[in-house]
Amino acid sequence: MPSPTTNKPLVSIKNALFAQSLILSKKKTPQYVFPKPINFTINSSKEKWCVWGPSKSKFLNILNGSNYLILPNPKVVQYNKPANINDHTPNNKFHIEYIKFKLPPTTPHLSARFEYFKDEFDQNLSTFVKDIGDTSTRVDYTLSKTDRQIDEAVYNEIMNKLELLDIQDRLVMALSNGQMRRARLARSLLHKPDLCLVDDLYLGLDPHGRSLISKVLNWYSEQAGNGGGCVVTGLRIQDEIPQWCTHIVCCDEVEGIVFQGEIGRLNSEIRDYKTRWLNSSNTRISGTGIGNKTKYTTDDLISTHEWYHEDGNLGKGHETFKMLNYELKDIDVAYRGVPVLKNIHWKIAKGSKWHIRGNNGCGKSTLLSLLTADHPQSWNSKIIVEGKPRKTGNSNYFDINKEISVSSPELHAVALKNREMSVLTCLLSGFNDDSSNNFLVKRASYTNNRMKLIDMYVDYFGVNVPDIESCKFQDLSVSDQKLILFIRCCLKMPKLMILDESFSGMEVDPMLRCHNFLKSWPGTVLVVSHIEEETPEVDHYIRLIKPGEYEIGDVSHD
Ligand SMILES: Nc1ncnc2c1ncn2[C@@H]1O[C@H](COP(=O)(O)OP(=O)(O)OP(=O)(O)O)[C@@H](O)[C@H]1O
Repeated sequence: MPSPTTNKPLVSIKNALFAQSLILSKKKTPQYVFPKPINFTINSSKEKWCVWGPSKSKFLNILNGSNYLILPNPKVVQYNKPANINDHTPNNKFHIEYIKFKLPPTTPHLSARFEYFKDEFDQNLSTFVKDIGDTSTRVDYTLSKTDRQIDEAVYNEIMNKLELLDIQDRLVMALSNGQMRRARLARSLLHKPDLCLVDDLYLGLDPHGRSLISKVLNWYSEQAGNGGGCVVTGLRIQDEIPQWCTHIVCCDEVEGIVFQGEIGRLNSEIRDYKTRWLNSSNTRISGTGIGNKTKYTTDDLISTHEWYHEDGNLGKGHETFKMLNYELKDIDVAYRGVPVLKNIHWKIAKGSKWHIRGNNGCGKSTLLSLLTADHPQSWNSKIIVEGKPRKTGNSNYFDINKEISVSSPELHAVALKNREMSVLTCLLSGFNDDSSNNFLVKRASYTNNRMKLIDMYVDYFGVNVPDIESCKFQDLSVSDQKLILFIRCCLKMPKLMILDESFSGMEVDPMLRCHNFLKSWPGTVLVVSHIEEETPEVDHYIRLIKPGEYEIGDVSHD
């Protein structure tokens, strides 16, 4: 029997204004999310929407029905459960899954990832995706927290499509970033949402991972009415819009909804908007070269680095001395007998800049964790630091990390766990001698020299925060958080800077400012990124292909 709701639109927003809170602005109006009332309709589950433009995440929040107050009244927004050919229960609730890919979900101590013994109730991938309870490495039962029935056939199909079936017994904490992203999508789809909202579809994924996720979302929306549902993806202007998207809504701060409708009819609007956006970014970046009026030069910021010289920074020139910062000699790493890295021999010259390449799960984080001593095999005489083999007894975790700073998705998640942390505290913690993972700041950290250096960096990078002492790190936009973490990396003038996905999720302007600054940075820089535009200029690359197979080469700047 057809459901009475069959002909109603799936989502309908009629002339609605959304407010972030009831606190009134100076003009005695609420703080609206978008300046004008919104009209928006998803007519059927078969429509595949792309939410595009600078305010895409705000619009997805609106669709998710969370956080915002709706004016004139909540009824102007409606969700109608579509008829499902296999489901005749009339009162089934409309179910939304909202997947944000910006950060890893768990925030264990970074080194915990690479250790063999995990927390007692760490989950394996299968339990995580089924979302039914906790498992333990020490007992063979599952601590169930729901009576939800799992459709094993659908589970297998989704896991297979996302290439996760072979690793379903692996602990969630041991998953690489790319594997974790696919796992989170699998978990959400297994809840069979009527509306599946996915923000930042491609962040941190290699081309194969992007294609897997894109295909599975298309598959899910094709099943609408038969176990699947409507898919809405949030994409940045520079991202490629999947071929299967049928509709687009473009949102920005000024207009709210700039245009919306069937993609095929909006090609010229899309092109024009993209061109305008690119031109405005380029105009801001050109001129001073860093797109920001600042009293300071790059040299002012880097002159206290140990490898900085008045007659030109060490950067490339320094490599001619062939002095090695690190050498990894025939490194092997295996997890429970399964090799990840094999026979890696890698020489990293002082001041050299590298792109660490390779597909999700090939061992990039594992390789870097050997340098930062987050891996149990880090005390290994095959790791040679400035000519001296690293051994237990002659180096400790703190000494090793004195020279290193890191910005990574895991570290970003740790920062956000410190909910009350101010921007200033976050920056000051960059001076800590031990691991970048430590965000605690001692009173002794507040020295005049450090505060002065922070002021210089904040000014140089045009950090747009009125008061870094009172503003909380977590209240910044993701792009600003990334910028603060980047600056935090520079402050202790490390010999080695590890930038793991540091620019994904950053707006173009600050990203180019960082890239430009790195050209002069005298220290060694290792960059992990899957997207060319997010990769700063480097001289060399190492590409991990599979255990025992890797490539080292120079990057041409033509
Ligand atoms: N403690 C562990 N136990 C078992 N397997 C592990 C452990 N840590 C990592 N792995 C596995 O080792 C492989 C390499 O992981 P790693 O995080 O180094 O990859 P990656 O190249 O950094 O991936 P991504 O680009 O997705 O971040 C993955 O298959 C991962 O699941």
